Amino acid sequence: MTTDTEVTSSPSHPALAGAERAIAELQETGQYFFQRGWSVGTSSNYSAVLNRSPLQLVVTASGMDKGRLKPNDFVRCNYDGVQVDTDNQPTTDQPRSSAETLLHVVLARLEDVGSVLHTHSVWGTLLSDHFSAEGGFEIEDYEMLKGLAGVKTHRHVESVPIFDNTQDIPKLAEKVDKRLHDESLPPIHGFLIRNHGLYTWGENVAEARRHIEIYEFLFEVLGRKLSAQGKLCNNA
Ligand SMILES: CSC[C@@H](O)[C@@H](O)C(=O)COP(=O)(O)O
Ligand SMILES: [Zn+2]
Repeated sequence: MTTDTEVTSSPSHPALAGAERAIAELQETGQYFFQRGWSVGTSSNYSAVLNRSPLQLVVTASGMDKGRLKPNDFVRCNYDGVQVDTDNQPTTDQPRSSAETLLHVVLARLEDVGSVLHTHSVWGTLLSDHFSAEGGFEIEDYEMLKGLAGVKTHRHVESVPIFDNTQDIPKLAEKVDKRLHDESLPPIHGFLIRNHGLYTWGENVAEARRHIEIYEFLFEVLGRKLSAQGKLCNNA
């Protein structure tokens, strides 16, 4: 039994306390996403920003069961995606970080991004196959769009870019980075990778998680609608 003044296993450094909290939130998110069928078979990866300058984030280690993440299934990375220790020094003394770490890094570099979440849902995968990778698609006229940060009306038109899938993650990260900074295109809250999955982000884990819920809801609505019309993935 503990008392108010007794501190058990609490980290002495504030950054460590932040890491513990972020890891606990991401563990819980993984359990929830696994149960929803959005992060099965070790798919998905999650991150949270621990420190902005210099940038340090905690990312899921590669190949872990996202429904049963343990505190040691997370690693720290810096601005370049290099694995670092608590003092921001490069280290190899951790499991290998997610194969898609660089995608987290390009998003986490944006000032208002505190967490990045990636899921592999059935509906997201089907839509990424249905729509052409060049143009992506738009979602409009749904009340649930208001769950995306800053969106005030169902009249909002949200662009969902689709990037071709590849195992060349540095190249994909470069393309994503370019899209994020292209001011001639509408701002986005997330994107799909073709036949692969969804990336979205938020100012913290709670907001990124809400964005996953909103996208997955809207993808299912669009997917079911197209399917009922006999159109889904019937592009011949
Ligand atoms: C079912 S494997 C899926 C992976 O290839 C990848 O896309 C993924 O989301 C998880 O990779 P990871 O390296 O564990 O972060
Ligand atoms: Zn993936």
